[in-house]
Amino acid sequence: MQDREPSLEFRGDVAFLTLRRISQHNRIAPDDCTVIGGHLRQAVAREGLRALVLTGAGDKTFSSGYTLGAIRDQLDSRFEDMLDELERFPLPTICALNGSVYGGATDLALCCDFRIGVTGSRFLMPASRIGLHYYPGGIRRYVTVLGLAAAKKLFLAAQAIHDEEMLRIGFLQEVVDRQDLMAAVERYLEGIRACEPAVLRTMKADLMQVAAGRYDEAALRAHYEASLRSEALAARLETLAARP
Ligand SMILES: C/C=C/C(=O)SCCNC(=O)CCNC(=O)[C@H](O)C(C)(C)COP(=O)(O)OP(=O)(O)OC[C@H]1O[C@@H](n2cnc3c(N)ncnc32)[C@H](O)[C@@H]1OP(=O)(O)O
Repeated sequence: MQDREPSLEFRGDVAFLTLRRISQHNRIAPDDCTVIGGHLRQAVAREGLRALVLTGAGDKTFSSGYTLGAIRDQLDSRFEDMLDELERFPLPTICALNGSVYGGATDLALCCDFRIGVTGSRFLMPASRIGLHYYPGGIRRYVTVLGLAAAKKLFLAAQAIHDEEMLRIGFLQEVVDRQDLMAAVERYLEGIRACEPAVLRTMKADLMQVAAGRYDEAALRAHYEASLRSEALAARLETLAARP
């Protein structure tokens, strides 16, 4: 299959964003950041969408990170802006890691709400080895999602870790055999579909704000109180109450 820019495909109520540079382990090219940003905006505008799945083509690597030869001259705000946009995506996001993950692609995965990986895969954050001090958003995500101890190990020891450790530190929520990856994704999608869409939006936004340490208690309370008064809650409770 010919290498090309990341693709976006809608399957029912789910958007699939796929990295497609298989021969180069799905490296992220500078222009891919703009393409991914455009895909995210297209997905947000899609009526009835319930979730976004980010994955990679091929069966070896989710992504080998940013293009090594472009780091000195083209690692600009496009990369950080794209990551922040993915992190702020209003609907649930699932990263289906079809293989190993390196460098900036580890942060790309951290921008998603859920990460499901495959047995036998590895993770490497080589920034310090190559002399790159990480950008603020990446450091923040490592610490808030994985915790300081794990972030220190990954950034400061820069050693590869494997599937079991990825699971243990909370980088992955699940590890499955490769052939079961999309079935595992589907289980998450079923869970998401069973939830009230408006509540998922406000809950995700509030969780992100609390994690970032800049939340407004009154705004969180307003979301809670609005849901107590919502027709959706009343209808769902009525359905539950009517069960034998
Ligand atoms: C802020 C963000 C920072 C970052 O993201 S820094 C980048 C961090 N990533 C890495 O350090 C990983 C770099 N890649 C590798 O270490 C290896 O690759 C792999 C372990 C992923 C795979 O190794 P193997 O199976 O031996 O394949 P191969 O011959 O090294 O790669 C096949 C082709 O893919 C190109 N490639 C792979 N990753 C990148 C990359 N990140 N940027 C640019 N090219 C890449 C290679 O050069 C080569 O290319 P050709 O076939 O032309 O020789």
